[in-house]
Amino acid sequence: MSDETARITAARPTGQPGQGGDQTAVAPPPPPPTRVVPTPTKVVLPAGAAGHAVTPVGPAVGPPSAPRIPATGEILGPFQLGESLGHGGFAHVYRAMGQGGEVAIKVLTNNERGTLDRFIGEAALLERLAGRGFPQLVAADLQAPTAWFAMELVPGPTLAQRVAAEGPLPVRDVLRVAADVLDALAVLQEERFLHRDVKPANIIAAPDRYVLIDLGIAKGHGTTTSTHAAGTISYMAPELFVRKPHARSDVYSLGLLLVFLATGELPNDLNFVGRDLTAADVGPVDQRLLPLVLAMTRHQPENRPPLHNLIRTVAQLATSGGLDTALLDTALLAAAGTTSTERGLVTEVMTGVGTSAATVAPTSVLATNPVRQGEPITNLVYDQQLMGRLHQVHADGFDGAAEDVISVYLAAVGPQRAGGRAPAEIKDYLWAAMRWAPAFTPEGYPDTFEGWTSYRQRHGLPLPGVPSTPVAPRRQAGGPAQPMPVTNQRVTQVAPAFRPGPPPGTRPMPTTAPQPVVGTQPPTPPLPTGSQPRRDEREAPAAKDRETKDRASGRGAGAVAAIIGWIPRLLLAVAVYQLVRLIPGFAEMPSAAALPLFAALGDLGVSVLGVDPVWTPRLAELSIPLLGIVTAAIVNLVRAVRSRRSGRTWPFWLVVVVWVIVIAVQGVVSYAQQVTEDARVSFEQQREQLQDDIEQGVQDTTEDVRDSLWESFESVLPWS
Ligand SMILES: Nc1ncnc2c1ncn2[C@@H]1O[C@H](COP(=O)(O)OP(=O)(O)OP(=O)(O)O)[C@@H](O)[C@H]1O
Repeated sequence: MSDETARITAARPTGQPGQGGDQTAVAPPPPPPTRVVPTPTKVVLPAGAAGHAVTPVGPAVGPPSAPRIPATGEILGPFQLGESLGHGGFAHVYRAMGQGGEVAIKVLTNNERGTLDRFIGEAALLERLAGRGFPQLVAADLQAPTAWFAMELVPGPTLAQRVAAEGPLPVRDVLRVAADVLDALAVLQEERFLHRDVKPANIIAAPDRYVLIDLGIAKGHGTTTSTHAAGTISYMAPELFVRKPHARSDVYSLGLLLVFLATGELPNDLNFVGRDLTAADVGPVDQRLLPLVLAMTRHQPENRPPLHNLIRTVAQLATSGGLDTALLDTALLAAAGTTSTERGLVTEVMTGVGTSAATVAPTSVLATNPVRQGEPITNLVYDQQLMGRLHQVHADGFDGAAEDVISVYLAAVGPQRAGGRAPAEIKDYLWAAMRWAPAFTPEGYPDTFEGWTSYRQRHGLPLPGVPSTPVAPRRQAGGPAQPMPVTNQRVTQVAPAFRPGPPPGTRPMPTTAPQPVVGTQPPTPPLPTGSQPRRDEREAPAAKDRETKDRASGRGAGAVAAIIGWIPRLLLAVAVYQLVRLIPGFAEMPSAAALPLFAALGDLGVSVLGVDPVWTPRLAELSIPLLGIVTAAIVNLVRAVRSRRSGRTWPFWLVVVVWVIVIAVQGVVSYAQQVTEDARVSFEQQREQLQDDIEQGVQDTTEDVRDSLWESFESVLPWS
């Protein structure tokens, strides 16, 4: 750490011992406790600390080589440590007494690389926030061998403790939590930061307000990058699993937090479902809160409402204490464009060790060789495809299938992702990281991959691709870690269970569609009976029924849609055929307009338009493209609505233009033909008339001449 970074000074009362390795030495007793709100002491933070652009820790001035956890009674700066209030992966928090009264002191107890930077960043951010929604920073000594900072002591249990003690909170309290945390997040956003660890244990329920704590992994624009994501997995927004933080990632976590507060539990791994949540997913959340919660937990971050809309929504819901949903402006819960404040937020991969190995309790397998921060397998928790599959295995109750799933995954993506760890170790690491308790296997099935596939087959659930043989021997608990034999595995499957994808952090791998299993399967055991079914199991038959019905009705609707979809194409073919007939020399081809449907439409046209019946064949011809354009418009409209592609209208307009051209050509040519025909007929009639007239004239004249000659003869004849 540079001098600059290290120059964090706390007001150190004269006469008090400095901070050093002798902190356990007897210290003068602190002043008598006074119950006051601590007066903020001027804290000078290192230049750049607030932006987290801090110098890496150097060996000379870094924390001691082994993390030291101070004991109650020790003196840190002007404070004497009291009881421990709690601790996380890298720090311990104590109640402490100073001259100004009680404070909470956070002490860095982890000396892994980067933790001091993070700690300094947290203190710096707290100072910038100046108590707005967060505890006020009081003093700090980040240069001390045991770095610490003191902050306002917020009295009260955390929300995790309160729900554990009292159960679900009333709706009114849930809304108050929402309001306070949203305000705090808005302040954080103004400072261009995300919290990224909104969870019940990080909110203290003070008598008069709810205070967000733990800015340890909050990150802002311009922070350094690393290979780690962070956050508590259960509440983590889906995009954080692929390290694509979004300005609305905290909104997602808060949405799940509200579910927890309203119901007293958070259903397993909601953030793995890969879609928007439904009322059925979140459990018995009060109807008045439901729209809010579902909007906040939308899968795509840009579909979640921004903070200021949520603040107004919560205020509306809580108006006059009436929780009147009728007052709710639902437009506020719709997706809204990115605000300028949001645009200034985090855009890059972030640092943090929130879910690193350090926070994962070692299991029996890992106890002898704990996972270290930065090992490749620590990235696997962010692989949604692998974790989605493992979640499926775990939710079904077949933890024993996990190793095979992991082996297949590694065979597909490359053994380097395992970093030399065996599937058993990876499984244990991931189970600990996810805080998954051992699952209960349904009765009658072995807790193996084969048992799992049998179970899924028996219940009509989709099956993933399957290795033909178990691919990796289980390690004995506590035994030495074996390098993974994945390269020698014989993996036979209908379709790869996992497609090799880009390394985590580049983009999420698309979920592989479940594939049918081929090959020999063990005989299907009977349905599990007797045991108390787990929630997943209870819901499985109903879900299966629903799925089957959905699939059947989907197939029927699909067939009808396919048939209807072909009608405009058929009509287009007929219309083109009719156009070809207009070319001289092709007119002898039979006209499709003579077909009963079109002939009837021709008759209809004549009667509707009130034109001469001579137009019937022309209108029948025109009815072909007209019918085509109408059906094409309907089909395209229905498709657009079904696929919600309302924004993409060009295919529709293209079809319309094609049909309009066909109709125009057909209409103009038909009209010209009809007019020509009329003229020809009229000319013919006139010609015939003229011919008749001429013939008649000749005949009349001949008769006249004959008659007059006859009369002349008669007059000159002697006997007349
Ligand atoms: N200002 C405060 N006032 C009262 N209690 C506090 C305060 N800050 C922290 N605590 C208590 O200390 C506990 C640990 O604090 P915090 O979460 O900040 O530690 P952490 O080491 O960062 O933990 P993690 O990162 O694993 O969540 C909290 O759960 C809370 O009970």
